[in-house]
Order: sequence, then structure tokens, then C-alpha cells
Amino acid sequence: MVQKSKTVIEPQYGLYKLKAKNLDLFYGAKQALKDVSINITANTVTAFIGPSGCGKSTFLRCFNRMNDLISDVTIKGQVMIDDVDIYKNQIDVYEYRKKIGMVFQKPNPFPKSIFENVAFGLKINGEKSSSAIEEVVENALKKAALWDEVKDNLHKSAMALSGGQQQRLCIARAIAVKPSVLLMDEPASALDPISTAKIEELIYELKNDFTIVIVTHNMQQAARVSDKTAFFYLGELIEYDYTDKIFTNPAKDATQNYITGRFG
Ligand SMILES: Nc1ncnc2c1ncn2[C@@H]1O[C@H](COP(=O)(O)OP(=O)(O)OP(=O)(O)O)[C@@H](O)[C@H]1O
Repeated sequence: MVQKSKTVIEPQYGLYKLKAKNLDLFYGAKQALKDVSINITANTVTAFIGPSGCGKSTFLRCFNRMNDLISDVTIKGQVMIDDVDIYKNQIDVYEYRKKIGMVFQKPNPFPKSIFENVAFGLKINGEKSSSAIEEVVENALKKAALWDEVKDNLHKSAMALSGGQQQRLCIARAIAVKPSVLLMDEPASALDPISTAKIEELIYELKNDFTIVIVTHNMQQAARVSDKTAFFYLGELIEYDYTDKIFTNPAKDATQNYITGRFG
């Protein structure tokens, strides 16, 4: 069970880690996000919840500009990391993406060894020193709570790991390049309950080093791991508040109806 401290230290002078301001997103003519604004504090876990198709993943993908890869997408408004508007023309997307790690629903290790999976990003970034790479790989695997299980088999194929181990490997791979933000799109939904519990524990630990945003369909999971929760419905951010408040005393009827299972 995740032991939570409920304190969020809000930044002074508006210096949030992630911000969106009046964000609209269209897939062709279809509007998927409507005037979404949010401020996310550094070193917190924020959960995005809401019924299928309400725009959670679309919004998550705005923070690493992954929607740029989809044709016919139009984005209006601002998305900021460390107060820099990431959709401005002069942004170097390649450099910017280094600040953001992403973990997907289905574990997607490369068909390489455990070691090579974690070392991959460092090598791409030009790290040549084997001892430096070994140190980072070990630290990333320790942070991802996988080291003890794999330390004697680092050169075995990642594909031989269990699903839960593969997902922790993907987390190690994401954090090895030292991003400051981790985006997770339903990271435990393909896993068994024991692996899910491990991922939840890990998310809670990782917020010491990263700002984490997680999309989840599992409301118990949102309640367990997140400091703040954002409820989306039909492309709108309906309510965003401390997780305890959202799950015990939401301000909006739509949130209340969703968390009590009346729709979704
Ligand atoms: N690549 C795309 N092209 C066109 N429409 C898309 C695309 N991706 C998502 N959409 C549409 O945008 C809306 C929001 O989808 P999105 O996947 O962001 O919702 P979601 O809340 O994450 O859903 P789920 O919980 O089912 O994953 C949906 O109507 C979806 O059909």
C-alpha cells in the first residue's frame, strides 16, 4: 500500500513546472480539447481521469509534442514547461523532449539486452564512457526498483522479463536520460495486481525526482498515487483539485457522478 504524505508545496510567483493555458486541440475538424488550462507543481503526481474519449491521452501528449506526429492536428493556446512555451517556433523540439520521459500502456522494451535498453538513450546522446554508462544504468534500475531482480542478468534479453518487469525497465529507460517530467499513459493497465502495486509504489517514490503526470482509468489508483486529480469530460477540464477533495467532496456534479460510477 502506498503511504502518502498529502503536502504539496505550491510554487511561489507562479513558477509551475507544467502549464497549459486556453489550450484547444483539433483532429481535423473535430475538437478534442476545449480551452484547457492547468498549472502543475514540480515534484507532484497529477492524475488525469475521465471517461473514454474525453481527451486525457491527447492532453498528456501535448506536453511532449507527440501530437505533432499526427497529421491534421491544430493546436491553439499555450503549453509551458519551466515557463517556456514549447509550441513557439524557435523551440528545439529534440532538446526539449529530453526533459520529458514517457511510459506507455503496453511495456515496449527494445529487443535488446536489459543493459542496452537502459543505456540506449545515453549512447544516442553521445555518452562514450563505459563506466559512466554503467553507473547510470545501475542507478536507473535501482530507482525503477528493478536492480535486485536483474543485476545478475543484465545482458539477457529484455523480452524475457515479465510484463511488470518490462514496464519497470521502460521506466528505468525513461529516467536514465534524466528528464524532469515523466508522462505515464495508463502505465499499469496491462499488468497483474502485484506488478500494479509495484508500479504504484514506484510512482510515489519517483516524485522526489520528477514531476509525474499519469492517465488512469482506475480511480482507486488515482486516489492512491496522486496529489492532484484532473477530471476531463468531452474535451473539457471540468475540475482540478487536490485528490482528496476530488474523491470526497468534488465541486462539480459531473465529477461526483463520474467518481460514484454513474457514468463512464
Ligand atoms: N489520432 C487521432 N486522430 C483523430 N482523432 C483522434 C486521434 N486520437 C484521439 N482522437 C479522438 O480524440 C478524442 C479524445 O481521445 P483521447 O484518446 O485523447 O481520449 P482518452 O480520454 O485518452 O480516451 P481513452 O481513455 O479511451 O484512452 C476521441 O474522440 C478520439 O476519438
